[in-house]
Amino acid sequence: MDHVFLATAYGLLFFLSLTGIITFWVFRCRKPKITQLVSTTTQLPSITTVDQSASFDPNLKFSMTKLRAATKNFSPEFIIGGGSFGTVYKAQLSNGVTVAIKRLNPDAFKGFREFWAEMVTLGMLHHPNIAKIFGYCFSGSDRLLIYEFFQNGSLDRWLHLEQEQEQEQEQDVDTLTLSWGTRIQIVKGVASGLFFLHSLDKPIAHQDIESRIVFLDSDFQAHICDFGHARRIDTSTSYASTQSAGTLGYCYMPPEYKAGLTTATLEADVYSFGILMFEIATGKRPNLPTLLDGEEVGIVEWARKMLAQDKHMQMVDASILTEGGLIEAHVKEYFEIAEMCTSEIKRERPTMAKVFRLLNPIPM
Ligand SMILES: Nc1ncnc2c1ncn2[C@@H]1O[C@H](COP(=O)(O)OP(=O)(O)OP(=O)(O)O)[C@@H](O)[C@H]1O
Repeated sequence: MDHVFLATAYGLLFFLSLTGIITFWVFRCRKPKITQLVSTTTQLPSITTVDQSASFDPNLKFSMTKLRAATKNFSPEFIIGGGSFGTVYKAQLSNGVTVAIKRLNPDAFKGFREFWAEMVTLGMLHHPNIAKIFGYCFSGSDRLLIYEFFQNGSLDRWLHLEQEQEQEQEQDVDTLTLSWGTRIQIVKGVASGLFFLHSLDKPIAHQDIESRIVFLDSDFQAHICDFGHARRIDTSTSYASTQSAGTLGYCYMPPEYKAGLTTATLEADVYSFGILMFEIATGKRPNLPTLLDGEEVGIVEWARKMLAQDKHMQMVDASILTEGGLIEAHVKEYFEIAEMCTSEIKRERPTMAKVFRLLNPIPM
């Protein structure tokens, strides 16, 4: 009898241990959930998970159901724009916060890379001139990124589109013109955001600096968006270990990229920033040639020749020249900084720390 009892007890013990070991391994080997993936690989701060959604802001919670409700099931009336990766909707959350929802195309392979890159980079960064990402949502093939909403939209619209439309309609252009002071404020904001990115322990090259990715809030403060192509720079080599996506608009692209360099560098951001400075102050589209002495030239060549002839005041956007009160010394200083940033030689370009310092004395 004792033998029977002992055999049963050992059998039960063996069975329970085996079940325990199997259960342990099944759980250990299961694919990590999205939320685990995010928190273990990027150590994002205070992520609250709701199903397959996450919020980087403890005060905001998202779910696909809530976002569908806020956009009446992504009705066209909520669309505010579209890019190569998807459609952007404006929505008001139940707590009153207005957000921009980027719904990535389900079939865009690049969209998935962009989704992760953008989320993990932006989710960790906190700076007044870097756009906030509030969170994300997954549902089947639906991928949503939730950003703070910028009332005044993108800078390129203010510099080019709105004015062109107004001119076509022969309306009062002045109402849509950015003043010199506002332009300086925008330039300083972008410089501050880039300086922040470049001075992190592991610096980040944004890789896509242009007027299209600068968004303006209700006070015309600049916010850098679109981190889909951003790369961490290896400080020992001064470039990113992964290849640059090479997606910069051609006119913002430094000469070394045009010559075939494919690694992301901070100097490339500085070059693009210099082009942006020219664009902001002159109102010229950097992708269009300018006629100079009967010859069509690019924006950098045009600017260099004009500056060499001390024609800096003639470079300023005609719509702000009428403002009056523009101080010539400041205009000159401004263009000289832009010229330094767009140096053909990479190592001659200033760091963003220096650019930020040089811009400081120019009043807004
Ligand atoms: N946070 C935001 N606040 C206000 N409007 C926005 C916001 N994000 C996007 N938009 C609007 O949606 C448009 C499209 O933005 P999106 O970033 O998807 O595309 P893009 O940058 O123009 O193109 P691509 O995705 O090809 O780089 C913008 O031009 C802007 O009008």
